[in-house]
Amino acid sequence: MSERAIEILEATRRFGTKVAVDGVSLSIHRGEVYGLIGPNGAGKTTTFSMMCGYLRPTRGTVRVMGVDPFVDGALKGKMGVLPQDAMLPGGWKVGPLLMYWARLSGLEAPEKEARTSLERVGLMEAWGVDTHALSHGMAKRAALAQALMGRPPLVLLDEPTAGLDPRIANQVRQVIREMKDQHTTVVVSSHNLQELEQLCDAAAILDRGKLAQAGTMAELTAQGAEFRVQVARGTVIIPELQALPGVTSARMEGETLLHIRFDGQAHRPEEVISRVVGHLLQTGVLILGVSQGRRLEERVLQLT
Ligand SMILES: Nc1ncnc2c1ncn2[C@@H]1O[C@H](COP(=O)(O)OP(=O)(O)OP(=O)(O)O)[C@@H](O)[C@H]1O
Repeated sequence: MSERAIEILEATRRFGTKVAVDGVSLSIHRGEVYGLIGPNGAGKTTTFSMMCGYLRPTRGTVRVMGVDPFVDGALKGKMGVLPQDAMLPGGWKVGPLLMYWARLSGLEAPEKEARTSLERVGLMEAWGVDTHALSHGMAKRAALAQALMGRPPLVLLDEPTAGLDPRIANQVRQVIREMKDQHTTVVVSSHNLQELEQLCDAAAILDRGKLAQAGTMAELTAQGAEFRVQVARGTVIIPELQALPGVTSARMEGETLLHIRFDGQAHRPEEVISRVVGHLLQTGVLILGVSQGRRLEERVLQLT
């Protein structure tokens, strides 16, 4: 069995003359929570649709759970999908609709699956409610419940928390964490970078159809190679810090934030942080805090 849940190789997708995704390669390990990041129009939903087997790449290959996603039925029982702006059909009550979908998916106990999934997303009260009478947040959770039925080993969620109130969004994040604990592979596309930073093991940053960067969250946030020191009082002597072993650059960001980069291959972060903090204290500088790496948001804002 392939260790990769998803493998995309040199995938390009055109819509007429528009190149929505341009030569993107990425691979997602089984059991990982993986983020798809990028500004509007970056190609996230197109990439997502290729992973689901909804859209064929114009060029390149996509393999999902070791199979070709474009072969009919190849992914049956292996994948759950929450599409962007999922619309529920009218004329149904939520519970019976989920049971109908469970039956279509060939699940053995449709009612039990439907009830369990609705419970997981905290929406049992909607069992007998008309789909048209649901609020946006409720409809989204009902669609999420559909994606979770049968506990597929791979779940793809396109903007699962967009438009949800903070409490419900938190509940959805909790569902994603539970899936991770059960070794489900989860792919999440979101504009909420703080959320992705908390949830994901790894991510791909797309920009204008191309892959800008892919890697573990630690790599994307450079956690191994830089940190910041919040200075409360005192004079920071930059040349002395630059001369410390392992430090490759030291500079002030504004009046009170000292930014240090170091050689993360040869030196462990705790060594360099202790050395820099020790030096600052010896020279009479008082410190408020130390934070490692950069925010994912900073990395994405660096896209030109
Ligand atoms: N069916 C289509 N026909 C024509 N162009 C399309 C189609 N689908 C997507 N595009 C274009 O491809 C590009 C990538 O779109 P996509 O929806 O994948 O981006 P996205 O990163 O998901 O954006 P957003 O964050 O706004 O949802 C955009 O320029 C979009 O206009």
